Amino acid sequence: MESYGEFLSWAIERGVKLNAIEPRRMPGRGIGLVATRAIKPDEIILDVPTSCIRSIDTVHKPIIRHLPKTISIHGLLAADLALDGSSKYAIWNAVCPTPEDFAGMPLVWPQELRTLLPPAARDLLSKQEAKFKRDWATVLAAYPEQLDEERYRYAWMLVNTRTFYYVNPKLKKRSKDDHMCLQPVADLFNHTDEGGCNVAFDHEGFSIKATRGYAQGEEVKICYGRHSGDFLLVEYGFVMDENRWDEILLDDVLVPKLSDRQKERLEEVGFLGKYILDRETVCHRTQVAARLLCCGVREWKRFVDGIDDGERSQKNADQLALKLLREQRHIAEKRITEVQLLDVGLPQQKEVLARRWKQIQDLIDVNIARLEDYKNSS
Ligand SMILES: C[S@@+](CC[C@H](N)C(=O)[O-])C[C@H]1O[C@@H](n2cnc3c(N)ncnc32)[C@H](O)[C@@H]1O
Repeated sequence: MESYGEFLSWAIERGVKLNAIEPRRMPGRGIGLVATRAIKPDEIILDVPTSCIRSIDTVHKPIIRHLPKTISIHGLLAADLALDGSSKYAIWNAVCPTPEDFAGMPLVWPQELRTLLPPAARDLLSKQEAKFKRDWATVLAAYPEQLDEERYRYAWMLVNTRTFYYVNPKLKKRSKDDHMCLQPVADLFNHTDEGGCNVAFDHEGFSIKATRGYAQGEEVKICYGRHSGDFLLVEYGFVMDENRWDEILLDDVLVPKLSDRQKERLEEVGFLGKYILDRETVCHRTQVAARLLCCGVREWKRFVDGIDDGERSQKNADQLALKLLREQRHIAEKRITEVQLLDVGLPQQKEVLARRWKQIQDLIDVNIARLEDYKNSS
C-alpha cells in the first residue's frame, strides 16, 4: 500500500479533519477514500476549512492582474496551477493524477477515436473543447513564453475533474459555471451514482457527512451528480459498471426516418431532436416523434396538444421504438468492432470507449426486453 502520510500530515496541520477514512489506491479508480472502521449514517467523516481550499481568493495576484476579468474561473484556476512555481502546494500536487493518468479523457484522444464516441459524448466533447480553447487562447495571449498548451491542458483537466461547487461573495456575481474551488483530501472521493455522502459548505469550510453506514475497508464515495455515462466519460474520463442515471441519444436512428416536412412539424412544436432513452423508458420527445411516423397528422397533433393520451397509438409507437432500439444496438455492436480494429489510440483509451458502447448495448437490451414483455402481455 502506498503511503500518503506526508500529504495527510500536511492537510491535518492546515486544519483538515479526517474521521474514519484514509486514502488508498483503488484498482481502476486511481486513489479513493476507504473506511478505516465501521462508519454510522450521519457521521461527519471530513472537514476542510476554507483556509485550505484553492479558489479565486488564492490565485496569485499578479496572475489575476495579468489576465482579463472575462476569463472563466476554470481557466483562471488552471492558469494558477500551471504557472505555480512555488512549493506551497507541492505536497498536495504530489498526490494528484499525472498527465498520463488523464489518458482516459477524450479531450486528449486522437481524432480517429473521438469520431467513434457516442453522439451525446461527441456533443459534450465539442463543447468542452470550445471552453478549453477559449481559456487557452486567453492565457496564451497573456503568457506567450511561460506556458505550452500541453501543460495548460493538464492543469485545466485537473480543475475539470477535481473541483467542488463553491460560492462566496466574490463568485456570487459570476455565472453558476464559475462557482468552484479545489479542496485537499475531499478531491480524493470517487463517484457513485447512489449518494452515500452529503457535501455541504459555509463560510468556515466544507463538511462531508456519511448518509449511510459503511463497513470497515469499504470505499466511501460521493455523487458528482446524476450524470449519464457519456457525461462521466467526457468530463471525468471513466465508465461505471452500473449507472442508474445513464441515458443515450436515439437521434442517429430516429432523425433519418423523418421527412423534411415531418422535421419542420417537429421543429414548430419544439420536439425536433434530443430523443433520449434511459434505463426505464423512451422520453416524451421520442414518443412525439414516433407518433408522427406512425399516426395521421391530426391524431399526432392531438397527442402533442395533450387532448389524446396516445393509448390508441401506443402499440405502433412501441413497435417503432423496438425497431429503433435494434438499429441502435447494431450501431453499438459495429462501433465496438471498429474500436477494436483501430490501430491508433492507447489500449486503455480503446478499452474505455468499447466499455461505453457495451454499456449502451446493455441499456438498449433492458429496454428491448421490457418492450417485448409488454408486447407479449398485451
Ligand atoms: C475527484 S477525482 C477522485 C480521486 C481520483 N481517483 C484520484 O486518484 O485522485 C475524480 C477522478 O477519479 C476517477 N474516478 C472517480 N470516480 C470513479 C469511478 N466510480 N470509477 C472509476 N474512476 C473514477 C476519475 O479518473 C475521475 O476523473
